[in-house]
Amino acid sequence: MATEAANGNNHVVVKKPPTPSPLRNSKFFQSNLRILVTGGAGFIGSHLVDKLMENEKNEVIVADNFFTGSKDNLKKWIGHPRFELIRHDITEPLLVEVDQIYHLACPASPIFYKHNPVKTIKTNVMGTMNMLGLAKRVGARILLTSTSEVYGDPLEHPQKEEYWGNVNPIGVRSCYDEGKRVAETLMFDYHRQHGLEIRIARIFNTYGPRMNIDDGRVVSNFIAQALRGESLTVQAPGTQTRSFCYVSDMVDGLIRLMEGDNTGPINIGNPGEFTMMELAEIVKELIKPSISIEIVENTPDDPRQRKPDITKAKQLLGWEPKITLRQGLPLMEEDFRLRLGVPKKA
Ligand SMILES: NC(=O)c1ccc[n+]([C@@H]2O[C@H](COP(=O)([O-])OP(=O)(O)OC[C@H]3O[C@@H](n4cnc5c(N)ncnc54)[C@H](O)[C@@H]3O)[C@@H](O)[C@H]2O)c1
Ligand SMILES: O=C(O)[C@H]1O[C@H](OP(=O)(O)OP(=O)(O)OC[C@H]2O[C@@H](n3ccc(=O)[nH]c3=O)[C@H](O)[C@@H]2O)[C@H](O)[C@@H](O)[C@@H]1O
Repeated sequence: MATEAANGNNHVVVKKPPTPSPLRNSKFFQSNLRILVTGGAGFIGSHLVDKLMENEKNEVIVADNFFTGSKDNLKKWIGHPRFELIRHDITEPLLVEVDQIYHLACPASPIFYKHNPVKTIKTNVMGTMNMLGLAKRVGARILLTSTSEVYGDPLEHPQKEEYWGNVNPIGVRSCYDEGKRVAETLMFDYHRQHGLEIRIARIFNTYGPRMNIDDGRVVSNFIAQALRGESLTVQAPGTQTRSFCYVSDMVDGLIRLMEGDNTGPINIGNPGEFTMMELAEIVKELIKPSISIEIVENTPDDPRQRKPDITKAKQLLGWEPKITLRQGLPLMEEDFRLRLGVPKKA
């Protein structure tokens, strides 16, 4: 029975989880575990699929509307007998028999979620309701990839899971920040009211190969700019901080959370904190020392600081990140060089 790690109240859920579908034991299902990954064609999702597919007892289904993801991220699995890809928008219901749901579908880059804020909040609210309804129907355990943005522009630093946040309810980021907060609320309400098995990860800034090259996030922007010989655009003031987790560490944390027995929310991120100016200097040193750095205008409500307290992840999941920023950036540079056709430096 899951125990709630949130806010320190470790009370055991009173209601039993819904009885799994009798189909689960049907002779038609050869694999032992059927896993749905919403948003599996995206950056983190496709790396998660790679890891899940390594286990021959797993059958993976991806549902994705390709708003920001790409089939290209999954090309090695298309046609594989234990893999299925469905073009589906989760704001519409989906009926599939599964045992676990990794619910990642949501545009993550601020540029994309600000491009269509109504669609973003629909995905977070209606999409999460549809996935919770599916989980209840088939008795599946469901994991939500929430975000450090639920802390908003945090007044507590580093951020612990007990911190309720400092979020603008009507700003240009609210479709994402409040959308994810509502998604967390829905997860806990289905858990308390229907006994659903839930897991909530609060993901902090994650980077690595397969990020969209022009999706506007800082690590992908700086690496693409350096490789293209463009100046690095540090958005003012440049002293704002982020903490960057390499994607393989992130995937390991998500799987440990799903397989563990804590509901979360649990912060998953790398506590290595850097200012945007420090990040720019590291990318400059790594890729092109001659490149210039320019300070450009920022966007409203940009959080000034962000660093996860990962005590819970360490204690409850036995997880902590292994790859430092200086180890991870070259791996991402190699991927971007390949995709941009920029040869390795002599
Ligand atoms: N990457 C990060 O730094 C970060 C940080 C915190 C939280 N997260 C969360 O992790 C998840 C994955 O993030 P990512 O960086 O891989 O982003 P991404 O944009 O690469 O992937 C999101 C995927 O969801 C799909 N999608 C979006 N809306 C959909 C809809 N309505 N129906 C079906 N599919 C839809 C997209 O096409 C894409 O494939 C997201 O939920 C995001 O909020 C990411
Ligand atoms: O980790 C998180 O929870 C969040 O991290 C990122 O959100 P954000 O931190 O705003 O990501 P970026 O767009 O990469 O911005 C990070 C910082 O870099 C700055 N930045 C961005 C882009 C750029 O070219 N230059 C630059 O200085 C921004 O102003 C901001 O201060 C992701 O985009 C969110 O999906 C995610 O939920």
